[in-house]
Amino acid sequence: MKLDLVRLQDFRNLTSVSLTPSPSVNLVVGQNGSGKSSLLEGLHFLGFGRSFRTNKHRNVIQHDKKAFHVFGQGLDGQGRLRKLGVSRGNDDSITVNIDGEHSHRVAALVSQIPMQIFTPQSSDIIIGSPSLRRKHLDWGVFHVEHGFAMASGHYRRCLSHKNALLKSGSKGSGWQQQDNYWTEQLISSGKTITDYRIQFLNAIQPYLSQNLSQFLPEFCVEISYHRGWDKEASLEESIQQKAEKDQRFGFLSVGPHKADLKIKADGHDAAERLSRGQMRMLIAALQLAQAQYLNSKHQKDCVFLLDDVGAELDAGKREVFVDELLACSAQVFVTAIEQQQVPFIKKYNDYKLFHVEHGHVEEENDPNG
Ligand SMILES: Nc1ncnc2c1ncn2[C@@H]1O[C@H](COP(=O)(O)OP(=O)(O)OP(=O)(O)O)[C@@H](O)[C@H]1O
Repeated sequence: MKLDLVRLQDFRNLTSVSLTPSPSVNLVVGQNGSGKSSLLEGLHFLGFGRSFRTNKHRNVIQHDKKAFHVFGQGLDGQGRLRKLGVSRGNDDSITVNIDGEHSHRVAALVSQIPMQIFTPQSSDIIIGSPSLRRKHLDWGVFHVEHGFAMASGHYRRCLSHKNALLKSGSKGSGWQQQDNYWTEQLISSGKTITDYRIQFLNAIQPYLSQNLSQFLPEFCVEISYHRGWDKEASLEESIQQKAEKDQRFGFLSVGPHKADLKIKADGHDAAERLSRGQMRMLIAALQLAQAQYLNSKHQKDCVFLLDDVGAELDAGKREVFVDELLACSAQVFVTAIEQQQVPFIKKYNDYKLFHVEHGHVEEENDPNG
């Protein structure tokens, strides 16, 4: 789904902003501190229900205001007009609005727009903890497999019961029975999650290989999935093998919550082998592969937020990335301090240019004029 109207209210320094974006590229320019990243952050709330800069949503609400509101509308894959909104208050409330219906279910909002964010911090996916890589993979799985959200939610519940039992330490009456029950449930949903993840990774591989040959031709990059338990054993066997140790430490040490993507460049850990810019190109290739797969096999258009794309990516690579995103029908929002950072943008006939100044956003009427 692409956005054709966006409104933000009391969101950081953006008091009241309304814009009608292009379905292809939108360039958002402005001085440091003008509000460019805040605009992307507002859009990010529509795609993820949270910020990409902070976990403290209260910091996002404009100083001295009680709540912020973000609204977006556009046509879905069936050509129906969809209206989405999210508000967060300084009393910790969250309200999601989908086509006029209020709820607190962020997952319902998040499923509407497959959105990706690309920032100078994107290389953290490679150098950071496995949870960042799992999140990255799960984003794509969530948007193509309807059963994934339910299986993940169930797995999380089972894991929390299992860990509570392991932590309790005592093996009083009924302990074993409860442990058997939650372990069985956990194994079942854990297998479902693992199958979905492996299927998805296999499905995007051809797109990924193609992108990598364009973005990082100098390296042989391999991405493989590690399930989170011993290669030679089933999940049941691994849980049994670790039972004593896990009871000592009070948590389950094996399962898909410990899965990881192993990323290698020329046979070595990519985090050690690649420069920052090369890591960002790898992430761009990975994000693009997901968008290409969603578009070609699931008829879903992604929204891409490229914050400060000038940092660490040379001009040629920026252009290829945006070209490829548009080729798979993504809607792109790019921030830059000056238009000259993305000179190639003028070649797209339907691009739009927005100037941000002290929290006000103005569209340039004839950006190619
Ligand atoms: N809760 C808030 N209420 C009001 N203003 C805020 C709030 N949080 C941050 N700001 C201000 O909003 C302004 C815009 O910040 P933003 O990060 O969007 O700027 P930017 O245009 O992306 O800048 P840069 O190019 O330096 O990254 C800053 O001046 C910041 O101090």
